[in-house]
Amino acid sequence: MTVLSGPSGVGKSTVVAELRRSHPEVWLSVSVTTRKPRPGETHGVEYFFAGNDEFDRLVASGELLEWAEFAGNRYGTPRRAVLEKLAAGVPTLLEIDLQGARQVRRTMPEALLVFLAPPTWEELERRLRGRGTEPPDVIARRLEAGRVEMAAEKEFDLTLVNTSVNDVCHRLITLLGHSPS
Ligand SMILES: Nc1ncnc2c1ncn2[C@@H]1O[C@H](COP(=O)(O)OP(=O)(O)OP(=O)(O)O)[C@@H](O)[C@H]1O
Ligand SMILES: Nc1nc2c(ncn2[C@@H]2O[C@H](COP(=O)(O)O)[C@@H](O)[C@H]2O)c(=O)[nH]1
Repeated sequence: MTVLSGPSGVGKSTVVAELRRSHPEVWLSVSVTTRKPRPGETHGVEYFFAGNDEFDRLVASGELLEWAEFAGNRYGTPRRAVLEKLAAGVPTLLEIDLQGARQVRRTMPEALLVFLAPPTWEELERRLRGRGTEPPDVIARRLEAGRVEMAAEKEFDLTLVNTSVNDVCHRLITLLGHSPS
């Protein structure tokens, strides 16, 4: 299993969307979140959108492999789907934040942890602001979390710099082919 993490705005979702398009044989876990959908996001595709009560229930019943609070919302990985894909030998990718990556490191030490880094901090800010999906206060919280994520890069098995989405996808596909499932 491969885990993709990195600061908000670096391009994780863009890379994952391109992988979905170009490599449908790779299975991308769909997380549950309490965040509201952005325009164009569809329940069951980018996320399963849930209320706080439903998220509480999933946590209490142990249905999440990992979960974290990020910039005011909660996010978690449904456990059963991941275990089923791994048991079937399907190449599996999780796109999650640093706190989630740390939990996976503890519970599934065989997973490959990949850090997606921006070419520069200024470019990260430009991408996050340019996406235009969050108000300024939320962007500030995400950048604050981004500083923490950048400082944790050394905890990952390797870093890919997202200068070109195609290049990153190419590298990830190679890694997925070689990481133990
Ligand atoms: N290689 C790239 N070059 C230029 N722009 C990029 C690149 N990759 C992604 N972007 C742009 O950067 C913005 C942020 O990308 P994206 O939403 O994929 O980031 P993310 O890491 O998933 O963020 P978050 O963690 O907040 O969900 C988007 O507008 C996207 O089009
Ligand atoms: N720990 C987890 N983090 C997750 C999961 N799904 C997504 N994420 C991360 O949350 C932030 C914000 O995402 P956004 O879609 O609101 O921009 C980002 O770092 C994602 O990688 C999850 O299941 N667990």
